[in-house]
Amino acid sequence: MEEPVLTLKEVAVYQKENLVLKDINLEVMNGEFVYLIGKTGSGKSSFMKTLYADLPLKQGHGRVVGFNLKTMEEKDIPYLRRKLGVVFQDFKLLPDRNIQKNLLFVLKATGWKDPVLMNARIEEVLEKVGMKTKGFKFPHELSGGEQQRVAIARALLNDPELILADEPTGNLDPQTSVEVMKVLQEINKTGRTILMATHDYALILKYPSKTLKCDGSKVFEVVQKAV
Ligand SMILES: Nc1ncnc2c1ncn2[C@@H]1O[C@H](COP(=O)(O)OP(=O)(O)OP(=O)(O)O)[C@@H](O)[C@H]1O
Repeated sequence: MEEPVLTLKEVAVYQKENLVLKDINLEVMNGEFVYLIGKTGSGKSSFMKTLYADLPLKQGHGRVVGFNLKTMEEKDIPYLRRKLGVVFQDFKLLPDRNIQKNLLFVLKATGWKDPVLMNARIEEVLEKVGMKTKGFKFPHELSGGEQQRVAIARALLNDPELILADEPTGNLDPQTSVEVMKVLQEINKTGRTILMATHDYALILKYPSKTLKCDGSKVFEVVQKAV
């Protein structure tokens, strides 16, 4: 049987010594689109950070894209991150260089060497998010929605098995949020697995999918109408 992209068993999430979430049991299979909802401070970001090893897994068993979160070492973290695409609310593009160079920076940092292959890959991911003609622009010359599309392109560079998107539409107006969501939906249709933290119930209603909720230190699946 196919291994889940993500498996958590009896996981607890901590911020330093403070318990944020506990008793998390969860499997995400290849190709799923899963929302993570919950009030401000309920632990969505801490949950995501545990998955990309920004917070250590202190309790329970966690496996993400083939990596054991409990036993992996500091030196393994870059290899885990290469198999994940992470998208943040505030885009996190480098302000001092254009889009093409932002993406080139990531490719070089993850071991790519051949300039022809690197340029071809950059074109490919920018095309996927509808930004092929904007490679020469600097981040500040793009709208929020365009910057987020570039951030999604950046997340796709190394063909990740799982995309973790933490409030990717949190800084965008409703119409732009829908445009960014369409890009994520397209990417999911090509077989990629996406876990997206959001407060945006309008988006969930428009694009219904499996939904997990963080509440009272727990994470549980909710049915759509109860959202
Ligand atoms: N760096 C940190 N150090 C200590 N405690 C933290 C840190 N970051 C978050 N927390 C605490 O962990 C809890 C969960 O916060 P988290 O940011 O994961 O929630 P969230 O659901 O993502 O909220 P939001 O929707 O506002 O981003 C909160 O009580 C918060 O105060």
